[in-house]
Amino acid sequence: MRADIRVKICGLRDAAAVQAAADAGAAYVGFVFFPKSPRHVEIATAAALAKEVPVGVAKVALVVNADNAQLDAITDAVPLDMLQLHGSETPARVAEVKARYGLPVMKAVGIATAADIPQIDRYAAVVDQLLIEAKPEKAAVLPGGNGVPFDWQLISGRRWTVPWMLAGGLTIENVADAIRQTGARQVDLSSGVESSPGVKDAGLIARFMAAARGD
Ligand SMILES: O=C(O)c1ccccc1NCC(=O)[C@H](O)[C@H](O)COP(=O)(O)O
Repeated sequence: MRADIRVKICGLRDAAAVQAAADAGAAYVGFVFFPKSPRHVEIATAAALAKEVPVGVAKVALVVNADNAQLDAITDAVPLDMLQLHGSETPARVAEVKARYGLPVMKAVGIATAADIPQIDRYAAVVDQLLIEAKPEKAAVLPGGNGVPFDWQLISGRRWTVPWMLAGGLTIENVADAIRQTGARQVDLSSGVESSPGVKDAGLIARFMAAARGD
């Protein structure tokens, strides 16, 4: 049993999905602000959805290389608990965002080979949390949410000074193995609980949570 595992369900676009994630016990819900994504939500939609999120479930805004104007618009309208930076933001930009918005910041770091591991340490110094996830192929349209795992052995036994989440291609079938190999205490996923791109499935969410906890 892993009853204390914390799960973030990312890319929620409607009230039913928010309800399903909360009912299943998700610790975080994510709203994607990236127009090329099938999971993109308008700011007004996210503001309405945020009101449906129960107290105790953290609301995370995911942005990709957002400028201050985009972040101002999001943070003015949507009550948030965390910002997730999922582009090529530098450590200096991460620190600037953290100071300007006064919100905890999580930085996604993409891993494909052992050569990517030092990037994790580089960001650990400036973030509140790390999202350690699969590095997208050069041809990928999206910088995340591609449903592709990375080689978990690359981070097996490693620890960082800040909390971190494992992401990238997690599914009902592989999440227990991913947790066992990496020692992750938090996991994040999107496509593994979708019936089609951008459409979350309440049954898959519930089954994923059970698989993550080892029920
Ligand atoms: O999900 C998206 O569409 C997306 C778009 C742009 C940047 C990041 C995106 N998702 C990032 C996430 O937080 C996902 O949960 C994470 O990459 C894992 O996704 P998946 O492999 O689909 O579980």
